[in-house]
Amino acid sequence: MDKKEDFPALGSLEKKKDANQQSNQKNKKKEDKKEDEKKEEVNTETQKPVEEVKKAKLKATVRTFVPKSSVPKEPVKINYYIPHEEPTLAEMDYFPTLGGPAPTAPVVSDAQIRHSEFLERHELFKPYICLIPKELWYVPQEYIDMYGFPIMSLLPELYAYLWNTYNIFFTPDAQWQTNSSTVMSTLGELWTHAEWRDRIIAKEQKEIEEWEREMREWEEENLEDEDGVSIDEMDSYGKGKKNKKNKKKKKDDKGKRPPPPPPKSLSSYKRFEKKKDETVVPKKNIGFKEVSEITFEEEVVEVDETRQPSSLVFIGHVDAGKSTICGNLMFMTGMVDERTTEKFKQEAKEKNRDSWWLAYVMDINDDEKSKGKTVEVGRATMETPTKRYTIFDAPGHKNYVPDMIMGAAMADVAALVISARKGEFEAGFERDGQTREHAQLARSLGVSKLVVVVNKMDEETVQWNEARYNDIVSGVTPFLIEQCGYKREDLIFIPISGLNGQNIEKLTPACTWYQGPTLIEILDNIEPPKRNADGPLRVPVLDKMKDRGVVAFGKVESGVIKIGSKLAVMPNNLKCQVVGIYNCKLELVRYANPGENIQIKVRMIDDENLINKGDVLCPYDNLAPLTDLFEAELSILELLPHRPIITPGYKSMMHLHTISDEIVIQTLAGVYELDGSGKEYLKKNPKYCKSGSKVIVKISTRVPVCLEKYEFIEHMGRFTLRDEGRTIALGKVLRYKPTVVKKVEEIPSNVEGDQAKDEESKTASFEYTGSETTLFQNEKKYDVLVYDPEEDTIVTSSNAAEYTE
Ligand SMILES: Nc1nc2c(ncn2[C@@H]2O[C@H](COP(=O)(O)OP(=O)(O)OP(=O)(O)O)[C@@H](O)[C@H]2O)c(=O)[nH]1
Repeated sequence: MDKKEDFPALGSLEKKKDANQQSNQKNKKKEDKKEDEKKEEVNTETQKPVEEVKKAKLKATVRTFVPKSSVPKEPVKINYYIPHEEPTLAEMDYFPTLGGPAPTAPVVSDAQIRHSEFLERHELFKPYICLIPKELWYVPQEYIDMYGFPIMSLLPELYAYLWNTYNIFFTPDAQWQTNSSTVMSTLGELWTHAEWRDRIIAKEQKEIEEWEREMREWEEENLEDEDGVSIDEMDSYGKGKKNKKNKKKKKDDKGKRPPPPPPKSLSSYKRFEKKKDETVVPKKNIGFKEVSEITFEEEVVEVDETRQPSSLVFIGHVDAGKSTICGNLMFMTGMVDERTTEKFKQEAKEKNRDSWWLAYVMDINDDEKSKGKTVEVGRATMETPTKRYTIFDAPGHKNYVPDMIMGAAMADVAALVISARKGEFEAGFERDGQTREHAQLARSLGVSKLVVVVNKMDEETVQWNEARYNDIVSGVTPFLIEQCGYKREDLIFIPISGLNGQNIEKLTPACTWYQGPTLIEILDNIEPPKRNADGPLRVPVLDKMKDRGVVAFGKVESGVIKIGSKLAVMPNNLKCQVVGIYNCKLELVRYANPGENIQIKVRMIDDENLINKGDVLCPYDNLAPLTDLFEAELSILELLPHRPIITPGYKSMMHLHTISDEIVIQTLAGVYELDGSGKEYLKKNPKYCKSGSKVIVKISTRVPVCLEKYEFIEHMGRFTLRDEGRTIALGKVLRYKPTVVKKVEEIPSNVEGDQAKDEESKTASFEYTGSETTLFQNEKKYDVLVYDPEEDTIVTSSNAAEYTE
């Protein structure tokens, strides 16, 4: 068989291959000869059938493409997945199956893109979109025998080409090897694509013929004239009643049977097409209502689309004046009325703390707390002509850093409050002062813009002294840029007096040397980070309460949440439906855009303890990924003096969106180092890492957690590690090993009320694989996750394979 004729795409491969071939030609010839001789001997000795000898020869031919001398330094991973069943010709177009750099670039189909997006999202592999034309695939018979269905693979020529050019190859058990004997064993028994194709064509042809025959029979039975005589019978009509009677009897026996279903080869292609619709109209009936069936207890308010939502957190050392500034902001923007102001003033006076009345404004949520709302961070709202702010007043004391982290996790913009008062700035900026830690944490939690508010400028020891202000600015700037990672242009400085309200709304004549914008102007001018309204809905839960139904608090990180949205609470995969959305002013609205801090009232969950901080609300048919093992880039800050290095097994607390839990660093995959010319490179498998280094690590969590890749949804892919109350590292999730969630079984639509709930609680439980301690003892024991294109989900995990290269 002439391969070039059969597989035109090989032409270009052949050319490139020639160079390699020539250099090794002599050796190869010798080898071939030896190999052939060997095979001949075996043949005469064992009297093996000619077929087997042929295959052995093919093996030998393949070997000639593999240079024995070159052992690749770093094998490159080619990725593939296993088709769910024997593909038809039509389906073959749908299987990207193999990815990898290839010299030819055929058209990539929508389905291939969809699949690769799916695979990437679920971290099955980083897809090199399939550039390999299907003519270059083959199916090894041994795979068919082993799995009972074929696994598509590469033609040996392409295999050899990839090996020669890119040092790429793979083996049947999905472990990537670096020696040529493994390649040889993989190539083993093989079918060419043409043989494979012929076989399928013959099989499908047979199926279609069979179906056509059945169809003809069925039509004969059903196509009758008005007298109940079939078309075929027309010829013999009138020749004798017996015939007609017999025919009638036959028809009665069979009844009206349905037409025979078309063979898979005709329907399978359509099956993929149909899938698109199915994702829009969920087929499961698990107790969701139509939106029109949802009734409201309060008046629904139109969503304010004229003002951008913005979340602002005030951070900084204890007593820097955060609450006072927040209070004054609320007061100045008219959020607190006269009566309330008087009340707070009176209260502060009674406690002999006159100057604290503004700070009391932030305790406005006190009575909410008594109702059961337990958001530890002070929360308020304020409006300017262009923005709607949710303000978080984070506690400054170091014992409350986890609460501060919660506040910062919800915020887009942070205002770092620094007291200019003599001694206070210095105390806050010391090693253990919260100015440093808060600034670092805010950065790691996704706050990219930092307004540095130099407060208490009115104070006796300062008196609007420009030199003092400049000292503070030049003191903190290098730290913020070098150690926290802010860019110079993301830092905005302003001198104010939170107590007197100077420079907050209007510039004060007491400070003629500052002519920049006021604090409110600065805040209004900050562009909120871009969030993806078209992305999958993700709302990390900050808190919950029961108020005539279960209510969850959270910020929409991606997507749009609507009344009627059918959700799942992950990781428990509990189904629920949105019946109320309350904006930051606690008004009932129909929907909330990404970036909004909201309260979500749900039905179908009656016990508020089933929703917890750290859970994620997501569409029930597009679940947030769940994992207990992920790979991350860590920027190590300063490690503890008595634990000065990180090695595998290092335990610490992780803060990721609203999750706080213990993690273990399982492996150090690489550390970034500088080479002689000052260029950064990744040194693989370091034994340990120190303060100040940037490393790639694998991290395991105690229980599966919901997260996203940093590049997919930033706010759900960045985290902080803390040890003994000190922040030791900032991290970004690069990829994760998905944990398989059990599919929710269908509840029959006729099951109603309590029975439906019982059914739901039975079926809503989740199940995950992994988490076994053995997982980490042998790195190669990670599960292979198999993608089911029919369900658009990962259906099982089996076999052994590494998930990272
Ligand atoms: N002179 C002067 N005093 C201020 C100013 N801002 C705040 N204070 C005082 O500083 C003290 C602490 O203020 P808070 O607003 O409670 O400080 P905080 O940062 O919220 O404190 P924590 O919440 O405990 O971290 C209070 O006595 C305030 O009156 C200011 O601009 N000038």
